[in-house]
Amino acid sequence: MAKEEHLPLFETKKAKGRVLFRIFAASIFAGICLIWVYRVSHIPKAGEDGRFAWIGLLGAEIWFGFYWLLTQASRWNPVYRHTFKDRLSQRYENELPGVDIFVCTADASIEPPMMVMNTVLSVMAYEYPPEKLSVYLSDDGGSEITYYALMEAAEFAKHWIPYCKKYNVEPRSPAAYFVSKHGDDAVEDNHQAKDFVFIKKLYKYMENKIENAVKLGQVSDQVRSKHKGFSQWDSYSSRRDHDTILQIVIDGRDPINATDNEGCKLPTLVYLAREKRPQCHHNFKAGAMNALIRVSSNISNGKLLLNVDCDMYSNNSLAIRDTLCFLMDEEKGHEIAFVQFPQNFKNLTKNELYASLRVINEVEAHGVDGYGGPLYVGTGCFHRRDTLCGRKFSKDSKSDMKWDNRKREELGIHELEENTKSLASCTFEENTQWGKEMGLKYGCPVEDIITGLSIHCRGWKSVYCNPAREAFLGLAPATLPHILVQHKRWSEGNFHIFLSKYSPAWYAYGKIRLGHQLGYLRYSLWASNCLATLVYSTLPSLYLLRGASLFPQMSSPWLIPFAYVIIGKYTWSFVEFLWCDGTILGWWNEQRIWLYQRTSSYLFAFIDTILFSIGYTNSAFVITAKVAEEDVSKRYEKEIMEFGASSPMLTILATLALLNLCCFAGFVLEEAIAGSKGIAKAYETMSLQVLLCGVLILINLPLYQGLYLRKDKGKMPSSIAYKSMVIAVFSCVCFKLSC
Ligand SMILES: O=c1ccn([C@@H]2O[C@H](COP(=O)(O)OP(=O)(O)O[C@H]3O[C@H](CO)[C@@H](O)[C@H](O)[C@H]3O)[C@@H](O)[C@H]2O)c(=O)[nH]1
Ligand SMILES: [Mn+2]
Repeated sequence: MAKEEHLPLFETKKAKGRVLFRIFAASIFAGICLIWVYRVSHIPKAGEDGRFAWIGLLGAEIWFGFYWLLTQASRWNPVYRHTFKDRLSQRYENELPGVDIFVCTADASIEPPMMVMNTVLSVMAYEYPPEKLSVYLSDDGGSEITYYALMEAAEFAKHWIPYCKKYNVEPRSPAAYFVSKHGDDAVEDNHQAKDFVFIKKLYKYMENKIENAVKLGQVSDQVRSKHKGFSQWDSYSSRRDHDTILQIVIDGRDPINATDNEGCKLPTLVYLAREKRPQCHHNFKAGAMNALIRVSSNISNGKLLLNVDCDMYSNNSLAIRDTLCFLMDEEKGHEIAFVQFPQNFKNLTKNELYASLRVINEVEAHGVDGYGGPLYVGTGCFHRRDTLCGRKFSKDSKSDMKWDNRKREELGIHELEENTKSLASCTFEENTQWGKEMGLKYGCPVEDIITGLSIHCRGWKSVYCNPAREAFLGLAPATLPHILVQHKRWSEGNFHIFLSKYSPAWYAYGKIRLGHQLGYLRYSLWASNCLATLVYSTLPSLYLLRGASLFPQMSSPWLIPFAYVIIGKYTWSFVEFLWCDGTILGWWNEQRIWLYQRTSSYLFAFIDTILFSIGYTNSAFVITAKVAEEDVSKRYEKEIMEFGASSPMLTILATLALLNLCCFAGFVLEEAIAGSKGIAKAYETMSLQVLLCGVLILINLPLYQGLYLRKDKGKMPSSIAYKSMVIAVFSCVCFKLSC
């Protein structure tokens, strides 16, 4: 038997059935090639009707085929990781490194302080030596209420952390824990039951105080006078114009104050609102992260950094240990720069009305992992401090994750706070590499992806860790406009990277493996899907009106490749979705959101990115709302689509839906007039087109309801109902008459 020291800390398994999948994929590709051949060889001659559409469809089919190849790259070689945490403890329990955890929040009105505190508490309670743990809250909203909430949370933590450790509870976000302990799962152990009642009471008490401050919109004078930290707001003029506010709320070095009510140590806890000035660009989350990296280096300087969004609480208290199994592995650990956990959501409805990242998390991320590692997605990700700060990979460097015992200069807490503040000032980064070669990169709406890409290009690998108990749970957008806006930011950011100097197509060439490059390109080119999708969801339907056939006839052998590709591809995606534990209706919903994103979010992202790259617009970061009004949440729970206010994106969706309806109606009317002979001819020549148009109508059903049938507040605004109707009917009539 191998000696204990030589056993690895993690193992990697390749997926089963890869060969079968590859044969299947190759056969689909053969079908796609035949479709291309058909399209090229059957183009109508100049002057014939349908030539224009034919060329459009050819372009779309070439694009879809190419994009389909990209998506196969992330299925070609999936790997699964498994960690051995007991080996880690046996070997390194006393040498575990310091961990600095960054929680980012930016707006107390759409990111409620109570939610943020639950995230903070959950990461403070990790199953990890508390003296090695530091939690930093970055508040880009510079809100007194968030600060106050953090003071209250620090008090509550003195009871919460020992409770978690004593009873080994999961999850360690108090709100989520109390919800999970309702009804059947209630606490049964008599002894624990007493503590449970007590801790719940304390939580409610804290919640009450914080909610009151939120309702009032400010902190009462009485509270203000109790904590001198509030004086830092005296010079505050607005959230875009204030000094650095920095407060070490719990100083882990302090033997007296940094202990919980059972006498055990507490993790360090820090509040930071970096300096903001109207004339200085703050670079959104990337700017916040870079300030955090510097500030933490002066206070705790942990070698491992964890970054979570303020809504992503820790749901698995062992995630740090999972991560260290990768980074401290003697053989492979030194190659790994970051460990990414999936972005899972807690608030999804059963059938995922607005889709989710299910397939990306369960299939594609494992696939990219096989080629060099998952993309950094901004939350639920552990980085080595030095690689995030720009270190290049070298084969000879050994993993240096062990706890550093060197004594640091011991400053008093006030001195430490004062000399750390300048690290978060607006001017600190002037003439430095921050935002370029150091820390997170600036100027891109997806700072995370571009930063991860540059780390991969410096020679590092990353690892995807997807344990059975989800490590992080966050909030997915709960209205259609929100998900569309979020995807606009994502697809815009990724397309922006494609056109930038860091393009995965050119810059990464030769620096990362081809499969990895393709994995990145699949996301970089998200936005470009809009054109092909628009072509496919309009032209075939419109040509129904003119009776021009754009697909093979029913008796033609060319029908076979079309049928094979359509049936094969959709059966695969359906089975894959169910395999990822999705529901049947969930898959249908995903197809719908796929269409909506491509025809609205991606279209606007595509246009904006082009405008940006020729210097017309600036990139922005629209923060996703994490709370909804009561009636909106109720409809969400019932899986009724929420449209809300009028917007150009919704107008496009409604117009396309109505256009297809008009085309279908027009076609049916004409066939009815033509009688049985007409119907037979239509069946022979137009079946695929009718099928496509019919599916588009079925998938758009919630839109028709929202436009004309619903009465509730979440329906489509009536202005859109009129506008889209006029545009759709007008286009159909013009199209029909112009032949
Ligand atoms: O100026 C800003 C803007 C945002 N944030 C924080 O960034 C996080 C993510 O913002 P959110 O609005 O929730 O965006 P999502 O689309 O949900 O975020 C995903 O996509 C982003 C990139 O587009 C990544 O930064 C995130 O980590 C990733 O979870 C939140 O905690 C915000 O508080 C800041 O700290 N400062
Ligand atoms: Mn979010």
